[in-house]
Amino acid sequence: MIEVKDLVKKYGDHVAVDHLSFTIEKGKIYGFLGPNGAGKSTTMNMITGYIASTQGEILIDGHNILEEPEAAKKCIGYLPELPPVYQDMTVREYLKFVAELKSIPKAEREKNIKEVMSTTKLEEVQERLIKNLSKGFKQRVGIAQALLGYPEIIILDEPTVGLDPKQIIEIRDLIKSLGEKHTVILSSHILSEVSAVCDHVLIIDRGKLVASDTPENLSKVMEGANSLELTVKGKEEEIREAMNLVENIQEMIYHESFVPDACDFTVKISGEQDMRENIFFALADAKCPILKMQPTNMTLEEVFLKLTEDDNEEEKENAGDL
Ligand SMILES: Nc1ncnc2c1ncn2[C@@H]1O[C@H](COP(=O)(O)OP(=O)(O)OP(=O)(O)O)[C@@H](O)[C@H]1O
Repeated sequence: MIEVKDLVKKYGDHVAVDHLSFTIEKGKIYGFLGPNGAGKSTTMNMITGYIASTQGEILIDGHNILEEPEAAKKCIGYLPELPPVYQDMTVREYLKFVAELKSIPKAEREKNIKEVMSTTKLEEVQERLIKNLSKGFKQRVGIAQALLGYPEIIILDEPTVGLDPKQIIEIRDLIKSLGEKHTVILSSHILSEVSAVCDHVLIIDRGKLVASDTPENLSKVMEGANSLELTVKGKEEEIREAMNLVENIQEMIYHESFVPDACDFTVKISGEQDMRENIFFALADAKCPILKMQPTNMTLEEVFLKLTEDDNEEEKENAGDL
């Protein structure tokens, strides 16, 4: 659906997007995740044809955004970070105006406006001036205008910024429902948002792609290398003694347990081996029943920090070489 090949954007000497390549497949919700200044908006502005790239190629449904901008742009509905919404128009007037701008044939305009108002639940406020709407509703107007013209791809730049928690939930639900009919790309610096809404995450840091996977796989891949969380009935010394007999235990971190007469541990295992059976038998022999044993997965937040930290360290090392 979208192919981004070796994309570079320079602002003077500053490289905002640094040899970025990725593919967006049809029918999924993609999260474009990165800290402020990572290059998300710049990339989206290039995909949507708002700005030109310094180098590289973007194909939208086979159309090169620079060579066939009209055909490419027809496939995309865009909600920029600062949507150009005219405050002194009513919702309906504004949508009519955008429908004209998008050259939607006159006969189809009314039907299309009705449909997008229904999808974004704007019918009740259609005669209100946009300036009198809440931020959540204004954002819906922004999404509604992106939906006009039946684009297959919807691109939303930081769609929940500045909204209150209730509005955030409503907009997220709306985005999820858009995913049923469209390919959606949303940028965000909020990890919980991306893991709640997206099927696939692209993590970008200082203009570079540092990871691309499902939220679940990203957590799994980084699965605290190999570690387990345990709640075991018994005394700390007894449990430690039993665990000493299990091979490959690198570290045991003791936590106070809320369960009476039990201990909580995080057990770090060296290598990839699954040691759960050995742990089970060692603790059973010591008559210390396991009440809980589960692998610890990193949260997306930890994955993100780890990926961007590694990058920092690499950079520091390189700086040291100079
Ligand atoms: N028009 C411009 N001229 C010069 N530098 C720019 C311009 N636009 C963006 N930049 C720089 O390029 C880098 C990437 O900016 P960009 O806005 O794409 O990041 P972002 O990931 O969208 O962050 P944010 O969430 O803060 O918008 C930043 O260092 C920014 O300062």
